[in-house]
This record gives sequence, C-alpha cells and structure tokens, in this order.
Amino acid sequence: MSLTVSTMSSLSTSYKRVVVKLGTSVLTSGGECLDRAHMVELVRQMARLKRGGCEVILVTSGAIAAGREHLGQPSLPNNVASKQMLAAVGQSHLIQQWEHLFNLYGMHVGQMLLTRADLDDRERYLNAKDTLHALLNFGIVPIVNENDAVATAEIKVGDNDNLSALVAMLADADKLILLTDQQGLFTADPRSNPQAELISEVNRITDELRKLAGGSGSNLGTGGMATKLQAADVAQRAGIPVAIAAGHSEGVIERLVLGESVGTRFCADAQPLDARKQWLLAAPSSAGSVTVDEGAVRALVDKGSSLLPKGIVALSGSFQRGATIDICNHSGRIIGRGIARYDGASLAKILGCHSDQIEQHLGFSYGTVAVHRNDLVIL
Ligand SMILES: Nc1ncnc2c1ncn2[C@@H]1O[C@H](COP(=O)(O)OP(=O)(O)O)[C@@H](O)[C@H]1O
Ligand SMILES: N[C@@H](CCC(=O)OP(=O)(O)O)C(=O)O
Repeated sequence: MSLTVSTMSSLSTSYKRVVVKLGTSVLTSGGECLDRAHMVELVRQMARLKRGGCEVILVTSGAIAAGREHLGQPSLPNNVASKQMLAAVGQSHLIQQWEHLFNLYGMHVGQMLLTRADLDDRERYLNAKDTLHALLNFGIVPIVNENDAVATAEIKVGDNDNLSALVAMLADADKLILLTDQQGLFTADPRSNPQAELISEVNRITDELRKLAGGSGSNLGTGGMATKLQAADVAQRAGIPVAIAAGHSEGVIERLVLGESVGTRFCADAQPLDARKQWLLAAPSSAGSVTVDEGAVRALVDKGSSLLPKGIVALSGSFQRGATIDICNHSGRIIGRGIARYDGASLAKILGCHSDQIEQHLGFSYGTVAVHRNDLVIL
C-alpha cells in the first residue's frame, strides 16, 4: 500500500507548530507490543495537520517496549542496565516504524535523541534548537526521544513528558499535546478511583492540583500524571498552551488543533518568560545551591528583585562564576534558579555582607548582586 499526500485532505488550523507527545501507554494500547494499527492512525492525523500548513514535532516513547517486543519479552532484572539495553535495541525498531509510516504519507522524518546534558549549557541548547529548526525548515518531521541508552541519572531528563516541554520551547511551538491512556487529568487516579472526575481546564498549576496527580498506574509508563503536570507547568510559563488527552479518542489530534475542548486544557501564561529564562527554567542541572533568608525570598518572589549576598545564609557545591545554581528557602525547598555572578568560593566569603563590603572582603568586585534578576527564574 502506498498513499501519497495528494490523496489526503488537509486540516486548516490557526496553529503553526505543534508538539505531539505519545506515551508508551498509547503506542502499546496497554499491551506488550507496539500497536502498529493505531500508530498508522496517529500518523494519518499528523500528516493531515502538516498538509494544512501546521508543522508537527513528534516526541515518542516506546523504545523500551519495542526492545522487549523484539527480544521476545525476555525476563530481565528490573534495573537501569536492562532498560538501557532494551532501549538500545528498541529505538532503532521504533524509528523504523515511524519512518515507514510517515513515508506512506510522503513525509520524511529526522531522529533527535537528547539528554539533559545536551541542553545544559546554553550553547548546546541553541545547537539543538538550530537542528530542530533546520529539520522543520526542510519540511521534515523531527522525531524525538530521550537517548536512554547513554543517559545516566545525572544527565537524563528522565521522562518524555518533561522532555516534550523542553522540545516545545526549543521549537517555539504554539501547542503541546500530551497523549496518554486517560481522558486527561482527573481529580484522582481513575485506575484506583472510579469516582474521579475529569478536570477540563486549568489556568494555574497549584500545589493542590499537584497532589491529585499520581505516578504511572502501569509498569510501562514513566512518571504518570505527575510528570505531565510538571511539563504543563514549564510549557505554560513559556507561553505554550497544553492539552492532556486520550491517544485513543477518535481524531484526537485533529480535534485538539481545531480548538475542540478535549481532555484537560492548560492555558498559556499571558506574560511568558523570555527565551533566556525559559532555558533556565527548563534545562540546566545546577552546579550548587544557596540558601536565602526570608527577606530575600520575599524580595525575589514578590518584588522580582536580584539576589544580594546579604540575603544568603549558606552555600553548597563548588561552582564557577556563570554556573547555574539553585536558590533554596530555609526549609531547603528550591524556590528559584539562576546564574551566579560570583564563583562559590568567593560567594562563601561574602554571604551575609552588605553590598559596600564586598570589595573589602574579596579585594575585587563583580558588582553588588549574587544573581541578577535577568538571570533568575522563580520556580
Ligand atoms: N489524577 C490523575 N488523572 C489521570 N491519570 C492519573 C492521575 N494520577 C495518576 N494517573 C495515572 O497516570 C497514568 C498515565 O501516565 P503514564 O502511565 O506515565 O502514561 P504514558 O505512557 O502515556 O506517559 C494513567 O494511566 C493513570 O493511572
Ligand atoms: N524513553 C522511554 C520512555 C520514557 C517515558 O517517559 O515513557 P512514557 O511515560 O510512556 O512517556 C522509551 O522510549 O521507552
């Protein structure tokens, strides 16, 4: 069978670029193998979208499931090495499937396997961005997954929900669609709470809402609703609206981009963070942390001020000037992340100091702030 683009109708939408994330639960339909019939249907919808002038980026899970399938569902220890081995086997089969299916619709695909380390420093982040945009400019569908085979705890994003939010930012997407095995976010995990109700719209992600979102109810998925909410939070703040919906609802991608209310919708923030702060929010792992006093918390959170050495009470990690550091409150909760204007050793000498004492303590000064508000994002 060979379809061509000319045999298909297109779909007219106001969106210019969407990221579609497909969880393992959708790609396997809850079973042990990739559900190829359903994958065709999802590609059909994405192809229609593309034909209507909307670029599509696919973030796909399923490498581990595909590896298990290809090796005949071996019984392996449930450890990282087994998962990495399965992902190494499965990723090539997964991308082959996607390539084959998109080719049926006359479309080319390009594979991008990322880890957090690839997005950690701003230059690498911008490189990844360039590649993504080059694929899109060439009319190619980028297909992204985490590079599980090499990702260790320190360098991995860890779940494809958060990865899809990073990709949506990299791509400057105007919609992020997270497809899973539930209709959306419920008031409790519907697997264990049949009375749970679907939440159709979320303006702000609050701590109460986070408490409703549990982990994965299956042993195939990673992260469950908790990571989907983290992803929605990041995307919202970058000005990207998000939908969580069921991958098996009929025509779900088409209906979402046509503006139909399907699943749970997260509105984009009216005042999105600028590009540099988006990167800070999303990408870096931090090289150290500072603990700040309550006055500093108020100044940072309520007034949007810079962090001064005076507000810092403790410091950990040995970091360079220019490193990304976490900012914690007295109970150790990370309240922000920013770029240090002083290296850790110097900062340790001036914490608690008034601005006019800095030079006296160090014999030099890079200015009065420890983390400038332009280099600071509140979490
Ligand atoms: N409040 C909630 N609403 C909906 N689903 C929830 C909730 N809390 C936990 N879950 C679980 O999250 C699962 C979806 O996440 P996950 O298994 O990681 O799927 P995917 O492979 O699509 O990423 C659901 O099957 C459900 O059991
Ligand atoms: N990168 C892994 C999937 C990780 C993940 O987040 O899975 P899921 O929760 O099903 O989206 C894989 O390809 O198997």
